[in-house]
Amino acid sequence: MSNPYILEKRVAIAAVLRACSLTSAVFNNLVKGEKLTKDDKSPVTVGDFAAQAVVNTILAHSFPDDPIVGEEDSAELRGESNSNIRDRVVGLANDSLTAKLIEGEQPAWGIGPSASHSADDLLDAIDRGNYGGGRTGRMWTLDPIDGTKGFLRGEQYAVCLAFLVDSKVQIGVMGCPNLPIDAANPDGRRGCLFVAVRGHGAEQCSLSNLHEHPIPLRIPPYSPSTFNLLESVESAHSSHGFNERVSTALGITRQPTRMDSQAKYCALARGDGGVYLRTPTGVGYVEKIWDHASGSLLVEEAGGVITDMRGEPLDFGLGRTLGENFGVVAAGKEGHAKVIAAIKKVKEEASK
Ligand SMILES: Nc1ncnc2c1ncn2[C@@H]1O[C@H](COP(=O)(O)O)[C@@H](O)[C@H]1OP(=O)(O)O
Ligand SMILES: [Mg+2]
Ligand SMILES: [Mg+2]
Ligand SMILES: [Mg+2]
Repeated sequence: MSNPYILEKRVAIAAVLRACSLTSAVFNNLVKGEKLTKDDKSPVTVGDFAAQAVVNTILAHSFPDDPIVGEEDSAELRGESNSNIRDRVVGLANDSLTAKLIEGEQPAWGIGPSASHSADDLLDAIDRGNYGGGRTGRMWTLDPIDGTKGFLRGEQYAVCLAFLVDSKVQIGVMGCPNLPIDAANPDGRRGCLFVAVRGHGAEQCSLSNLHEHPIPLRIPPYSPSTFNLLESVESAHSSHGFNERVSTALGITRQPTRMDSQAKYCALARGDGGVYLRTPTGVGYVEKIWDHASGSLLVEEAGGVITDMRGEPLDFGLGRTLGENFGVVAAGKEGHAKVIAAIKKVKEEASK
């Protein structure tokens, strides 16, 4: 069957590419004072706000009735005390939206030299991301910069956009501006785009040239000599201690690969590491759908399995969060079964 969501895929790719150019420009030139701290103490930069404004503006042009679950909102930008940050966000978003069209892009998508927007329009665009989520209908979910702490540290981050119908992810697009194109050559060229379409596979290509070496993604069969853990850099996001016990139970000798953001799902999908393991740290953090929607489809379309640590599927139909979900395990089929068994064993030992 052909992909029924061709336009959604094309527009999503255009939106993520523009957002990646924007975030890369901020990454290379982040000025002190261009970030805020949110109520949950997490950082947000001008790059997060502007990238959400750009993606939501583009989605609104092609799909005006589609709701969006986006991470950021504009409340902090509307006050006079943050007018410098607001001006910078507006400037960055307009620079991105008005950049010249590249092959495949259409002016009707709200982009190109005449697509300048007012500050109010761009703040409203950010707030199009305030949808509460739900079980039925079309919807998008966006993390304009996933792994903001990695972004600020100068490491990995990802622009993540997913399109869902009846709470099932149909398209996942992720841009990883700092990820090496070839994992075997970590000092080589960087900047990858990952695209997954349900029932139509997953592929990686270069962010700078979509026609350059598109690689179909397939998680390789389980191999004890190469299998290792992909985990968060931040120990507050995923328990390194529990993960280490799981690793030991699996007889893994390789060190875990620590990486920020959904770039971990991308690494997994191209066979660079064995299992994405995200273990709750016990502080009651509830996972958000924008942190896993696009990555989950990428893993599935690369032949892998994604569940929580009990083996339950992730449910993207519960609202803005994954609700009662408990951690995340994503791996190839055989590796996934082994990790779920090891988690059970570690938990049983801990309860003795
Ligand atoms: N306390 C927390 N526990 C788990 N994840 C968190 C927590 N705080 C923020 N996050 C989100 O976890 C993701 C990063 O995970 P990782 O550490 O694996 O890269 C980010 O989406 C980050 O949000 P953000 O998008 O703002 O960076
Ligand atoms: Mg954040
Ligand atoms: Mg995130
Ligand atoms: Mg984010």
